[in-house]
Amino acid sequence: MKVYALPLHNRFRDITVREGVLLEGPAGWGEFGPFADYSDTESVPWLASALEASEQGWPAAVRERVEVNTTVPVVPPDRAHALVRASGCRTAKVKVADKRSTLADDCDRLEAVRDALGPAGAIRVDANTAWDVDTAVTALAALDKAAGGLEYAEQPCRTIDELAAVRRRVSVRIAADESIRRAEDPLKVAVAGAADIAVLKVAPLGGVRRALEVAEACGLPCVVSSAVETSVGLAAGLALAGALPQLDFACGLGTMSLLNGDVSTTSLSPVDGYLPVLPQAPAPDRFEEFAAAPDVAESWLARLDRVRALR
Ligand SMILES: O=C(O)CCC(=O)C1=CC=C[C@@H](O)[C@@H]1C(=O)O
Ligand SMILES: [Mg+2]
Repeated sequence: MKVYALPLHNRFRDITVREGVLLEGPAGWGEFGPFADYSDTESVPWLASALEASEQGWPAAVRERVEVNTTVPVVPPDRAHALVRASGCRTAKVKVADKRSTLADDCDRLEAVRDALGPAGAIRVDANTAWDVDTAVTALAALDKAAGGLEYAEQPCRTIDELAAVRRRVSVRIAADESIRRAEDPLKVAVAGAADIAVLKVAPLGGVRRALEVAEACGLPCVVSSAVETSVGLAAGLALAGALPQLDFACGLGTMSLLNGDVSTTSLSPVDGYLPVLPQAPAPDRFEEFAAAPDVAESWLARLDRVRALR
């Protein structure tokens, strides 16, 4: 087992360093990297996903490559413009409603992203549950205008009822993310008519096979999104995107651009907006450069043992 610590270029999801555990088994490598705010119980599916990759392998893919979006953190407009231009992607997902930025800042960032993408590009936003219903309705009108049209808005509010209420009042499609990956019942959001799109993250859902079951049962168009893993974990997201019968949107798997390095020389950075679907994760042959400090490694291995005991 290898514990890595990889710096990010910019703060994202309140972290500046991404950490996790790489596990090797007969089927290859898997990644266990639940975010710090995931309890041991909530981390069980993350371990199941890592073990599916390392012990079992993934189901067969139905496509060889996946179109991906680039992901724009809370950065100034000029930085956002440069990131999108450098990505080669035709779709960008922009983080908004962060406590460090105002609605005006978010609009400025979206205008810069539109300028970088051009009129044919697609722009989506992610508010990560930040708004109440009225604030979401007001903000989405402004952001839709600033972006020159939004493809969708991800998790504008926290609860399913709030998502449904916003969806009734705005023309922008609503995508559910936290309402799926942190839900007791990931299907509830679809049943409630609270979303147009389901965002699937393979690790918190328990692996590719479990995520495919959720996709089939929820009956919504799906977007696979990463948990900002290294290329080891990202390969599992690509395996899910590769195996979905239908894939109508670019996937949020372009997140290597957020990390300042990778544990593998086979680094999954998009080329012309696409990533390959790999039969198994790349080996972490660059791990030593990003080995976590002994105290960090010890803490992760203790967490892994606690989560293993809950399985
Ligand atoms: O979907 C993407 O474009 C990239 C992944 C991404 O946005 C996220 C990854 C992990 C947690 C969150 O910060 C965020 C999300 O909410 O989707
Ligand atoms: Mg999200």
